[in-house]
Amino acid sequence: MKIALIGYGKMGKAIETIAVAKGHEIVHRIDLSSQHLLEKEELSKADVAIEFTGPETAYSNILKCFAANVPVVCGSTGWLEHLPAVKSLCLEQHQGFLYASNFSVGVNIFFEINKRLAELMANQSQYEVKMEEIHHTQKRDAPSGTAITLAEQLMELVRRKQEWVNEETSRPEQLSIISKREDPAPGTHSITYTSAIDDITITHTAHSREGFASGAVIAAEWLKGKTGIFSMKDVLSL
Ligand SMILES: NC(=O)C1=CN([C@@H]2O[C@H](COP(=O)(O)OP(=O)(O)OC[C@H]3O[C@@H](n4cnc5c(N)ncnc54)[C@H](OP(=O)(O)O)[C@@H]3O)[C@@H](O)[C@H]2O)C=CC1
Ligand SMILES: O=C(O)C1=N[C@H](C(=O)O)C[C@H](O)C1
Repeated sequence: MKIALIGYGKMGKAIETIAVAKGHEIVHRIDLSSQHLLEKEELSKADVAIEFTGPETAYSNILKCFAANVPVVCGSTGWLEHLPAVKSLCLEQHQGFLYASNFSVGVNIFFEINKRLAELMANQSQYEVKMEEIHHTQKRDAPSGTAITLAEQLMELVRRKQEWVNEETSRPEQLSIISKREDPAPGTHSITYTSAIDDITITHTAHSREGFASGAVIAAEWLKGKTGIFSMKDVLSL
């Protein structure tokens, strides 16, 4: 499979290592200095694009992939205000798009555990709940995309929480997400339910970027040749 890597930083390089080891060809490595490769003629040499740049650039990069008719796997976080527009354009233009706030198999299983625990806690109002995420100091967005996914899943089921806030809060309808930045943390997410009697905490700790990168390659292999809007749930059949 021919892959265009849009974003050749920490994630782009980790994805390249895994993709090449699996026999794929990297036809473009695009960073800020090689923006001309985002032109239609260049991008269309790829079977799939994998986009890991950042909050400010993901939206326009996705549109460039659509213009080149190249299905795109997007891992950039912090740009979700544009997600509804991307989804409608994807359907209108018959393109292929797969977004995940976290591509690791472990976190996608953790998402399912989070939903089940939230379901069990839905009517247990003696439990207060809060979340914490820890990442490296180069991370540009807070809270993490994964933490936002976890919070949205939780609030869907635990109706006493109506909005998340990225700080400590004493308002019962708010869900606190605390963000910590320390090196080298690749990504840790915890959800803690606390009552006067006991605490229950679930935690996922990434030991490296390998899980995110291998998940992105698996997603790209799966997306090749497809049109529509997909998630890791589709890829992993969860
Ligand atoms: N969904 C998931 O599983 C994961 C998501 N992420 C997310 O992925 C994103 C990237 O993370 P990471 O690799 O750590 O970040 P880095 O800062 O290490 O890399 C970002 C790369 O994007 C390049 N870039 C910036 N602007 C553009 C642009 N307009 N066009 C093309 N390339 C551009 C940068 O180029 P230059 O070097 O020239 O500045 C750099 O190579 C973040 O949003 C992060 O949150 C991270 C890990 C897992
Ligand atoms: O920026 C990162 O590094 C990560 N970003 C993703 C997020 O915002 O959730 C996924 C992972 O936690 C690493």
